[in-house]
Amino acid sequence: MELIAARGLAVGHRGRPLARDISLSLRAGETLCLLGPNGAGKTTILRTLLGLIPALGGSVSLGGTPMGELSRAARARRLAYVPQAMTAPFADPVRAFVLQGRTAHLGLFAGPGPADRAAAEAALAQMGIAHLAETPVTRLSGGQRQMVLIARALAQAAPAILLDEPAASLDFGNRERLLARLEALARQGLGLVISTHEPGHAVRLADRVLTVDASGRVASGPPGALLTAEHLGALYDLPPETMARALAGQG
Ligand SMILES: Nc1ncnc2c1ncn2[C@@H]1O[C@H](COP(=O)(O)OP(=O)(O)OP(=O)(O)O)[C@@H](O)[C@H]1O
Repeated sequence: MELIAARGLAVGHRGRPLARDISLSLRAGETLCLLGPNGAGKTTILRTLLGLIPALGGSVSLGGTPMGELSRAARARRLAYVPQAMTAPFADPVRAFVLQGRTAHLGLFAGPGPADRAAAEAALAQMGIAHLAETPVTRLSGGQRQMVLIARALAQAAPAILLDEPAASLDFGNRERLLARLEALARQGLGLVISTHEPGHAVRLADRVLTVDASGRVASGPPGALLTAEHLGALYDLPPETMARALAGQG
C-alpha cells in the first residue's frame, strides 16, 4: 500500500506552476529526500502533498484514497507535517504543544483523553525530550524546537511524516542526533519525505530522491542515479568538480 502516491502532479501558487510532472510514491519504512536550490518549490511540493494548497494538475492519494475524498482530519491521520518554523502564538508548555498532534483523533468537541496523553508522553520520550515537557515552547533552542515539532508529528500517529528542512540551523551535534532519530523512525516503519539542502543527508537517509531545479524541472530516481556530481552540479549550477569535492567532504 502506498502511503503517498502522486501522479503527474503540478504545483505552484495562484495558478502559476512552479514544477510539473511530479510522480512519486512512498511506502512504509521508505525515506524520500527532496533536493533543489532555494525557491525551486520544495516547500510548495510538501504543502501540496499535505492538501494545504491545491494541486494545479495531476493527482495525490493518501493510503490509496484520493486527496479530494479525505476530510482535513482524515488527511492528518495519514500524514503529519514538520514545518520549517514553529508558529506557536502562545507560550504553551511543550507537553501541551505536542498534545496538539492528537487533534485529528479527537471527537467533535471532545478533549484529549488518557490514550491521547499517553501518545504525547510516548512521543516526548521517543525524541528524548521528556525533560522539556514543562518548558514554554517560546523558550526552546533551535535544536530543541526541531525535536518538539517531530514529537508533535509522532503524537499524530500518522504512518508518514513530511519534514521541511529539519536540519536547517542545527549545530553539528544536534544534526547528528536528528539524523539518527530519523533513521530510527524509518526503521520502525514510518514513511518519511524530507526536504534538505544537504546532499550528504540524502546520501545517508534516502531510499529515493526527487530533485527540482530552478526552472521547475523534476527528476526522480534511486540515490545512486541522482546523487552524482553531474546531476547535483547541474541542480545547484556548480561545476561537477566542485560538486564532487563537496560530496567527498560530506557523509
Ligand atoms: N504563498 C505564496 N504565494 C505566492 N508565491 C509563493 C508563496 N509561497 C511561496 N511562493 C513562491 O514560490 C516559490 C517556491 O517557494 P518554496 O518555498 O516552495 O521554495 P523552496 O524550494 O522550499 O525554497 P527554500 O529552499 O528557500 O526554502 C518561491 O518563488 C516563492 O517566492
